[in-house]
Amino acid sequence: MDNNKFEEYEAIISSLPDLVFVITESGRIVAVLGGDSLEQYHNCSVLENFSILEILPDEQARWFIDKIKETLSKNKLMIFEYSFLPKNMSYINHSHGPGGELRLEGRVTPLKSYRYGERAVVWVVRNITESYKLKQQLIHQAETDPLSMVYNRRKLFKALDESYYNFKRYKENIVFFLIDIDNFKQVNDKYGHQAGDSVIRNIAQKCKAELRKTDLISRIGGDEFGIIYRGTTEKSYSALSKRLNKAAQSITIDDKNLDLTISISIGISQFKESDNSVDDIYNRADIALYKSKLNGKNMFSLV
Ligand SMILES: Nc1nc2c(ncn2[C@@H]2O[C@H](COP(=O)(O)OP(=O)(O)OP(=O)(O)O)[C@@H](O)[C@H]2O)c(=O)[nH]1
Repeated sequence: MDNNKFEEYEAIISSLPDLVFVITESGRIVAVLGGDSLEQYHNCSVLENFSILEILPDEQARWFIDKIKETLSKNKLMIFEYSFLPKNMSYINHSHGPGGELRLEGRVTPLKSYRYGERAVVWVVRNITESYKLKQQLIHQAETDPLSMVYNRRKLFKALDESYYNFKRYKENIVFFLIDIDNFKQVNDKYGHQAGDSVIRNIAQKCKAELRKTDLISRIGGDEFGIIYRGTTEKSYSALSKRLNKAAQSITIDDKNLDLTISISIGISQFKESDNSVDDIYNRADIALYKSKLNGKNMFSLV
């Protein structure tokens, strides 16, 4: 390459915010370029000639080597997104540079020529922590019901679609609960809309407390909630329904006991082989809920 071109490339790299590594297939760091902003990156120039295996915990180092091998075998630009804890990295000066967990994007390009007798890649690191956090926040907002702070209707239907796929593909046992607060209009009429809102919040949080992390609760709208309950037997979902019915009855408003007991009705539908869509499952739960209302409320029914 002529000197002018070389100078231009050097200037481009040093003016880019990104941190650039040249790494061989076995993990040897051959060169470190750019990444001068200490707000975004640590000074990694000290890592030249170390192996990734010497500077990172074994599992993480192996992940990087796997991605390098993947890029070399595909022989094209590959983009990987990953979380990274600088405190896990040896030899760098931890007192300068960003703290906490970072979200990074690696743009990895295979090199044609060898380095130290090995195939090698250019790994360009971009710190995307801020935009990632913002994206996570937006996703959270788009999927959360602002009153009850559980998931909203949009997330429920997305999760129902995923659950339906898992059920068809992996034969997972899944049950859908449709919940409606009993005589909720009376709560609003007697205690006001704000008290009604507080009951909605309480029901959501009490139901959520009865679930595992793998289950999902959502407020569908008004006084209606949906629960996706996974990996369950008839015994366990009956037991859960009883606990939900009981939890609703313990609700108070502003620590004052209500002279009107809150209760919920529940309709349950188990995912079945004969179901052709999420609608079939939802409609059965709706029929079951109607049955609970018809038979006196404060109970659960299965269809
Ligand atoms: N406080 C409050 N009330 C709401 C909200 N959304 C809907 N509602 C009220 O919830 C009530 C829903 O009543 P329904 O479910 O139709 O009837 P119900 O009185 O609960 O009677 P059953 O369902 O038959 O037990 C209506 O009075 C709505 O105005 C909300 O966000 N906050």
